[in-house]
Amino acid sequence: LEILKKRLPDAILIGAKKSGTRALLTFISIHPNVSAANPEIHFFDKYYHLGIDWYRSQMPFATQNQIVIEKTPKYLVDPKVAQRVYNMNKNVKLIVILRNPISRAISEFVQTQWKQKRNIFDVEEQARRFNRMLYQNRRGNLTIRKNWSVIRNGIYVKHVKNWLKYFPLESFIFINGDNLVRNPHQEMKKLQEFLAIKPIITERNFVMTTQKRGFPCIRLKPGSDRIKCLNDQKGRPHPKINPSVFQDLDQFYKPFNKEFFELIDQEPFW
Ligand SMILES: Nc1ncnc2c1ncn2[C@@H]1O[C@H](COP(=O)(O)OS(=O)(=O)O)[C@@H](OP(=O)(O)O)[C@H]1O
Repeated sequence: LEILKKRLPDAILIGAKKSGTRALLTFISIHPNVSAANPEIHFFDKYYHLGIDWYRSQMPFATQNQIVIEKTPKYLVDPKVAQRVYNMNKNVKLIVILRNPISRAISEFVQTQWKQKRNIFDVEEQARRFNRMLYQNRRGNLTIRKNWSVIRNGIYVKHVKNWLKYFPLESFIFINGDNLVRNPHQEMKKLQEFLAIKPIITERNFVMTTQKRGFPCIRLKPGSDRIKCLNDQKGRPHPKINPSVFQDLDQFYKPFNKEFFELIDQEPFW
């Protein structure tokens, strides 16, 4: 007989927002040794005052053989969170998934437009609106508005540095969100290794369906017809940013990206 209990998480998927956090959680959830909370809990950023027993009550039931995971992408960028997580459990495993910060920024921008119910299907109007929000006038020069959260959230080095004040590099895994779309099994192999669970999610679990605009879906078991895809809120159409704006963003992020990969001591993913 297996006893099911609610326990505090063994691993937390802390972000980055719009980098494929939902896809990663959905994929790892099919593993029998994982029990994942489905909604975003927002304990360390928003509901901390409700206390640790509340947090535990939000966790899914799990057996002793399961790793408990929750995901809240806000955790990566909220400066209060790292210390709070450390106070809960300094040995917790931290999962970070990152996507090229330029496509991440556009993805977050598109999400803000959907939330405001703007005319989301006019991608040209969206591109113009993105440009208007992106720049600021500094003494006659147009510069990138780096305090815009859409831009700031992608300065990964800044956020990860704050986490590294509390946790050693070995506490983290950095998953490549762009590659999770192209070669999901490669990223799942890394994640299963990091969580020290059997690598049972493999290439045979993934299906590329035409309905899902090239995004992979997962088979609950290899060979099974039962398939899980993300809903239509994921994989939204993006506005086409003009090349000069793209170049400005590329220049802007370049030094931060470089510093980030040096910090985590890995080859650049993008
Ligand atoms: N398999 C699969 N199916 C659908 N979508 C996928 C998948 N893998 C990665 N992605 C990308 O995930 C992007 C959304 O990221 P998040 O889930 O982290 O967003 S959120 O922060 O939780 O709102 C989402 O961004 P948009 O394309 O801008 O919608 C997708 O590009």
